[in-house]
Amino acid sequence: MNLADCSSHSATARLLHFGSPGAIYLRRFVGSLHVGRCGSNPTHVKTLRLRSNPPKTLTVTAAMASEAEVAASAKIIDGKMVAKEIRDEITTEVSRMKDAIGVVPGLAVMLIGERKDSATYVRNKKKACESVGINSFEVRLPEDSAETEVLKFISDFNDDPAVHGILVQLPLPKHMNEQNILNAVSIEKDVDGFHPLNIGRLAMRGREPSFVPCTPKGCIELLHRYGFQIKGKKAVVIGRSNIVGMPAALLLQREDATVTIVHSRTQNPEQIVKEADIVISAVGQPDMVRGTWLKPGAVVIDVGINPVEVRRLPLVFFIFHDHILYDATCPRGYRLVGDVCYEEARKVVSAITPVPGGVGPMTIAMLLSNTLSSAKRIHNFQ
Ligand SMILES: NC(=O)C1=CN([C@@H]2O[C@H](COP(=O)(O)OP(=O)(O)OC[C@H]3O[C@@H](n4cnc5c(N)ncnc54)[C@H](OP(=O)(O)O)[C@@H]3O)[C@@H](O)[C@H]2O)C=CC1
Ligand SMILES: Nc1nc(=O)c2c([nH]1)NC[C@@H]1CN(c3ccc(C(=O)N[C@@H](CCC(=O)O)C(=O)O)cc3)C=[N+]21
Repeated sequence: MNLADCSSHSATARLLHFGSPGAIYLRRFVGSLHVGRCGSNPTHVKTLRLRSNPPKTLTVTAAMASEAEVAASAKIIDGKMVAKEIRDEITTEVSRMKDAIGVVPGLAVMLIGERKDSATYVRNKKKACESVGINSFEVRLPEDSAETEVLKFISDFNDDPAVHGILVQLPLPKHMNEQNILNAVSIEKDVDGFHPLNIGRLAMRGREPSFVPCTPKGCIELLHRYGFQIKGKKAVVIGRSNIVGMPAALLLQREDATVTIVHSRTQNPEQIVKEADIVISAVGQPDMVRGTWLKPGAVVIDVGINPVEVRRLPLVFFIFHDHILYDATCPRGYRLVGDVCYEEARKVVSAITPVPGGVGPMTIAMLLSNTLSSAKRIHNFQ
């Protein structure tokens, strides 16, 4: 039985919630069981082989994965760790700048509406700023605010010398025109890199954008820091959104990869992906990319962040079923998975980013990096 079965998420129906996190309890189970710990670094995915009549209750912690098991699978590209390294570098630079010229970089973040996921991201960005010594300025507006109100705040931030970066959290409420709003951000403070002039420069040879969008930049930074060669490689980007897929493809091309873009109208995507030495997936479909789609030895950067419900089952099911399983590590009632079926992919590829703990933390680290660069450029500080 494989609880990380990518052919369907119905397997999650067997997961039950209780209170205390960090442990998985099994009873009267025979066979091979793959248990992925929710929210954990998947290097710790554990394969258990139990005989019949095992101890009545067995407690397994994720930290028990053996060295041999870890060595048998792909290298884990640890975005969380690299992001921490980058934040440490930024902390040093922020304090050097403050000591030398008395300037502290500042990031303004605007959140319009009440989306819970957006509120969490904005909170995380604020925390990350604090952790490196960057000032953050937050504006929250109700869902039904007028576009002119948003534009007024952007204009004020454009003129504010304490603000070096401006981020308007996406998606915006439906009645707002995203283009108008992104165009209003001064190109010198566009730390998201979403201004059309920045994207245009990214697409042109011999031109340099002021800022590169954070998520694609984070993907490339991971490839660089892990020493994977990009030049001359075949790369496939799955997804062509303005904020991830398209700029990721442009960046790979600037790094001299030969790039193919796969999107929702692409025929035989699996055949195209199978050719790739490097795959960047930014689709938003849980476990869409199967192990069979991937070239052995490929490097996979999984941008997708997809919440998958971990269903709570009625107590009666819990009592009468023979295989009792309890995943106490998903207190939110869902877990996050990528676009790539991690369990299948890790047996085929040479390296892969986990979800969570892969590209997500890098996105925030790149936002801090862009804000620091902006402050340095505005104040001509090397
Ligand atoms: N880790 C991070 O920091 C970030 C993660 N994300 C995550 O990345 C994922 C993508 O985000 P985003 O780019 O904003 O999403 P969008 O919905 O804007 O774009 C999705 C893209 O995927 C393509 N697509 C959809 N279905 C398929 C399919 N079946 N086969 C091939 N291509 C398909 C679409 O094609 P088409 O153009 O034809 O419609 C589109 O280009 C999401 O899970 C999101 O949560 C996003 C931002 C940052
Ligand atoms: N103007 C704008 N800029 C963005 O960069 C932007 C945006 N709007 N709208 C939404 C997307 C999404 N995005 C993420 C950032 C960090 C994580 C992240 O840190 N994820 C953690 C998990 C977080 C969790 O547990 O919920 C991880 O993958 O480990 C995820 C997603 C930025 N986006």
